[in-house]
Amino acid sequence: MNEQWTETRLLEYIGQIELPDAKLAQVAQAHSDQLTKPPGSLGKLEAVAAQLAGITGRLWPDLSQRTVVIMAGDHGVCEEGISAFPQSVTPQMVYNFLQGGAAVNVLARAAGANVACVDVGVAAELEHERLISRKIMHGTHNMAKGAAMSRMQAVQAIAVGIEVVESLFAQGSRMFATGEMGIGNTTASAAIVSVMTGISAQQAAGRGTGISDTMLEHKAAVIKRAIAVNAPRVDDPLDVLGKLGGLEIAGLVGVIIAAAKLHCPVVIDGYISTAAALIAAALAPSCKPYIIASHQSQEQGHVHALAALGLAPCIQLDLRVGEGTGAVLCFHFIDAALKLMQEMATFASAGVDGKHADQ
Ligand SMILES: O=C(O)c1ccc[n+]([C@@H]2O[C@H](COP(=O)([O-])O)[C@@H](O)[C@H]2O)c1
Ligand SMILES: Cc1cc2nc[nH]c2cc1C
Repeated sequence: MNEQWTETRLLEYIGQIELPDAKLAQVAQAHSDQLTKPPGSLGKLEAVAAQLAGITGRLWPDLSQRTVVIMAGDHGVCEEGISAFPQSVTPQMVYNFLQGGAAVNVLARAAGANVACVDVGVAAELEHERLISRKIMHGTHNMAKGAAMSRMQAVQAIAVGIEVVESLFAQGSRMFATGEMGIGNTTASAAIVSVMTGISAQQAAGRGTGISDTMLEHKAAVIKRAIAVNAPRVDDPLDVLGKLGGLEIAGLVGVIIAAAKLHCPVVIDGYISTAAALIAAALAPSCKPYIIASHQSQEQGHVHALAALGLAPCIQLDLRVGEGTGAVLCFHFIDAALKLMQEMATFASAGVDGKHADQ
C-alpha cells in the first residue's frame, strides 16, 4: 500500500480538476457545422466530438491508448440473500478477466482497449501477475446491520482508483472506461442511488444477476433497512459511500475523479458505475463534464440515476452484465465521432451548397 490518503489530500486533489476548454469545444462544433451534412444531423456523435475537444484541449485528440479499469470487491450484504449468485463468483470472475475470457475482455480486444483488473476488496486471497492488488479489506460489512466500511476506508478505496489511473496515464492511456465485478453490488448501488436521487428503495432495486419477484421484494426491503439503520447524510457523499458503498464503487469514484484531473474522457458503464458517478459528481462537481454515459442498463433505477446526473446514454442494448462491457462498446462510437470530424469533407472542399433555407 502506498502512502495513506487523508480526506484533506483527497479534497486538494479534487481542487486541481480544471474545467474543460469551452472555446475549443465551440471550435469543434463550428468545424462540425462545416461538414457535408445538415447541421446537427450526426446528433450525439457531434456532441461527443465537441466534448472530447473540450476535455483534451485538442481538436483531434489521440485516444488510441485506452483502458477499462475493472474494480473488484465483495459485499457483506450478500448474507441477506440478495443475489442470484454466490460470493465465490467474484474471485472466480477476477481470474476469468485476467485470463481474457470474460465478455469485457472480448469487447476490449475488439475496441483496442487494455484491461486493468484491480482487487480493491475481494473476500478471498488472490494472486496473479497481472492483478493489481490493492485490497482495502476482505469485502464490506453487511450494510443492513451497520456501516459497510469506515469513512477512512472509503477514502483509501477512492485513492486506489486515483493511483491506478495516474499510473495507467503515465504508461500512455488517454481514455478510460469504468468496469466492476462484485456479487451483491447492485444492492449497494441501489441504496446509493436511492439516497442520492430521492427515488424509493423499490424504484432503485433491480434484478441484478437475475433474481425472482419474491427476491426482488426482499432486496428492496434490505435496501430500505440499510438506509434506515445507517441514516446516511445526503449532503455528505463520503458518508453515503462509506455507509452504503462497495469498495469497488469507491474505487470507481477515484477512477472518475483522476480521469477528470488528467483531462481524459471517462466512459461510465451501467448501474454500479453510475452510482459511483453520482458520488464522484457530488464530491467533485468539476468532474462531471469529463463523463460520457455509455448505455442504459436493464436495472430499473439506472434511468433515474443517469437523469440525476443530466447524462443521456449513447446506446440501449438491454445489457446487465457490468464489467465495463457497455463502456467499452462505446469506444467504437467515440472513434466514429473523431473519424467523422477528421475525414468528412466540408461544404467548401466538396463544392456542396451549404446554405440552409432559413439562413
Ligand atoms: O452494470 C449493470 O448495470 C449491472 C446490472 C446487473 C448486474 N451487474 C453485474 O452483476 C453483479 C451484481 O449483481 P447482483 O445481483 O449480485 O447484485 C456485478 O458483478 C455486476 O457487475 C451489472
Ligand atoms: C457469471 C457472472 C459474470 C459477471 N460479470 C459481472 N458480474 C457478473 C456476475 C456473474 C454471476
